[in-house]
Amino acid sequence: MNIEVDHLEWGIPGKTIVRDVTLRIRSGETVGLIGPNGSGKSSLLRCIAGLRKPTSGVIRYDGQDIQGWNSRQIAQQAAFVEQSADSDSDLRVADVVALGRTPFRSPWKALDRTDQIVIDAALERLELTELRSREWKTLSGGERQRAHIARALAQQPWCILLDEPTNHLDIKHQLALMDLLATTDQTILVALHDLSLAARYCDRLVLMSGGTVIADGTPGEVLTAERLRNVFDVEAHITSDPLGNLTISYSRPGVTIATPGPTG
Ligand SMILES: Nc1ncnc2c1ncn2[C@@H]1O[C@H](COP(=O)(O)OP(=O)(O)OP(=O)(O)O)[C@@H](O)[C@H]1O
Repeated sequence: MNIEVDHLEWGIPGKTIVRDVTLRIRSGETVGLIGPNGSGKSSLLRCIAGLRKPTSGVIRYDGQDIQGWNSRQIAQQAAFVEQSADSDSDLRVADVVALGRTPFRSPWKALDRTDQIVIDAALERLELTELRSREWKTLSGGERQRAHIARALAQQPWCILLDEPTNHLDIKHQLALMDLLATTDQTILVALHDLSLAARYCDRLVLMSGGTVIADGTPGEVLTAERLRNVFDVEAHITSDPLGNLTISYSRPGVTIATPGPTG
């Protein structure tokens, strides 16, 4: 699914929070949304997910303006994994993942065979099969995060929007999730703070600052030391390994990173 955002603005009375954002995401692309705290990433994602009504501008899914669409229509196209979404604490893990099937079912109908297959596959994909009967309230932060991602997969959307989906995950699960996002045919827009992870797995990076997009391109084009200094106020040292993966180390301005000296 293609996503087009044209001159989008959103805010609260007296304050524009998302300003003049224009963005194109092609079907199947994995796009990383990066930027400092408060730069507007979550607000933009919430607008694209239909949870915020733009003050002005247009959002199109495959060329269709989503203004006026209800949540069911949107959920049949796009899933949103929020930064700190919670779920009803009486539910079990499989029940939470089953919520992903809601846009396709009548409210009074039980889950059918197809629903069960899709739910089982999503649990398996996120390594949650053994936890399927566990009560939600007993899960760790990372297990909850994986269950919310499994719910999004069970929704079988054309596009997945994710807000900091790795922030509770250990390294192995971070890499597994980013592999999944990078290899799926679905269109992915993912907000990330880990710039090395974003550079390694995303086709494109969109950098936000002050509510607007200030750079949009390949990781190598967007992540320059000068830009990271200007936007994040850090000194960045960017290297490229033989496979072309960027690795970034940082220091605060004026603080030198101690490097190991000769031993012996
Ligand atoms: N409903 C709201 N009322 C008031 N201010 C808001 C509201 N929603 C967002 N903001 C403010 O808008 C700015 C952008 O917030 P947003 O959550 O989009 O940033 P972000 O880039 O996702 O940040 P982070 O990296 O910290 O998650 C912040 O200063 C935030 O405090």
